[in-house]
Amino acid sequence: MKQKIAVLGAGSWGTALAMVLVENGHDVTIWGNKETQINEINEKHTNTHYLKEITLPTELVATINLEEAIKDADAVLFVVPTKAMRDVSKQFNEVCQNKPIVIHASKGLEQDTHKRITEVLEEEISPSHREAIVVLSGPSHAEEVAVKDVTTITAASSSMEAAEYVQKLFSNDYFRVYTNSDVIGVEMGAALKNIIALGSGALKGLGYGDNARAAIMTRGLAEISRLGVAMGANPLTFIGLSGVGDLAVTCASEHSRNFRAGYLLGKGNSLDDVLDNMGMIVEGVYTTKAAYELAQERQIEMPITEAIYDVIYNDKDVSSTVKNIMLREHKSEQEL
Ligand SMILES: NC(=O)C1=CN([C@@H]2O[C@H](COP(=O)(O)OP(=O)(O)OC[C@H]3O[C@@H](n4cnc5c(N)ncnc54)[C@H](OP(=O)(O)O)[C@@H]3O)[C@@H](O)[C@H]2O)C=CC1
Ligand SMILES: O=C(CO)COP(=O)(O)O
Repeated sequence: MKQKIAVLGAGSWGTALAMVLVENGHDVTIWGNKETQINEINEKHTNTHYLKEITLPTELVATINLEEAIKDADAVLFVVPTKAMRDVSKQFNEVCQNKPIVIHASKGLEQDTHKRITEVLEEEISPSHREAIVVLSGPSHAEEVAVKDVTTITAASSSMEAAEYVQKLFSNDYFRVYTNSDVIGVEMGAALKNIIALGSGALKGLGYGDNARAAIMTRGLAEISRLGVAMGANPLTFIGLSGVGDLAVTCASEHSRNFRAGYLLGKGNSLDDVLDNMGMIVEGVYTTKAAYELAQERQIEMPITEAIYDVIYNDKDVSSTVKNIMLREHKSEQEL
């Protein structure tokens, strides 16, 4: 049945997901905070800064008016960067007049509180303005979804009914959605893989090859799982789409902003220059700090995250950081 859906966040991922929803016959409004960009979407049917060379469907309507975007929506998809999530959900709560299904497709942990996005949404949106919350996450670059490349993804929720609703909303012959009940595992895998992708990019920038990439992905997965399980995740989730699947796509793709940022750091660029030139969110930079602090609090060993934290926040040299991590005390692969 045709649904009315608001997409909050007019960046790369919000736009690509809105395109999937329009393709599936839904009535979709995308909300953003820049008038020029909103006019571009409505008048030229492009969103050039975020999705180059893509023509958007003419049915996709954009607005800067949040109240108008969410009016009578059956579902609202939050897809702004993690650092904007609390503010946008507060704004939503103030103007919402009904009770939609809340979906989010962002990947990160909140600075300072170290909270998952679902926790932020639960805190800021009154239960009278939301049905169940569903996380949409998995290996999915916006650039590929926008050209209808085959993609698989997970819809996770404590409500299986809501997860199945989202599965039905988005699924088609190029976008296949699985359900999952492990919200913590899905959100932790999604957030933490960006840190490892920064490291994978840095190794490439330094000139290391495929062995190094396999090493960081495998040992990265080990530490993602350690922290995730400590936070209450099911370990099996980390071998699924939002675990190894998203880790693989982000650590090995030039589409990934996290991989590209790491690559430029490995090439000797400063973090400020890298972020200034990216023009899009690099979530891993912020999640590194949150995960580092969380790991310290919980006494979880995360050597790759610690190394990346040192490079980003303590100005440590990337090349010697790699050597130091290789020369750590020897251990068994089976150690938890
Ligand atoms: N791109 C991808 O392939 C994928 C991204 N994701 C995740 O989706 C989330 C969003 O990423 P993505 O779309 O790529 O990011 P982009 O950087 O492409 O776009 C983010 C958008 O959010 C807007 N925004 C930022 N702050 C606010 C705010 N306070 N109010 C309203 N709008 C705001 C930005 O506007 P402005 O330009 O003005 O800052 C921009 O339009 C991230 O967590 C990312 O990890 C997940 C899967 C795939
Ligand atoms: O999450 C993503 C793919 O699944 C996108 O990764 P980046 O944010 O690194 O581009």
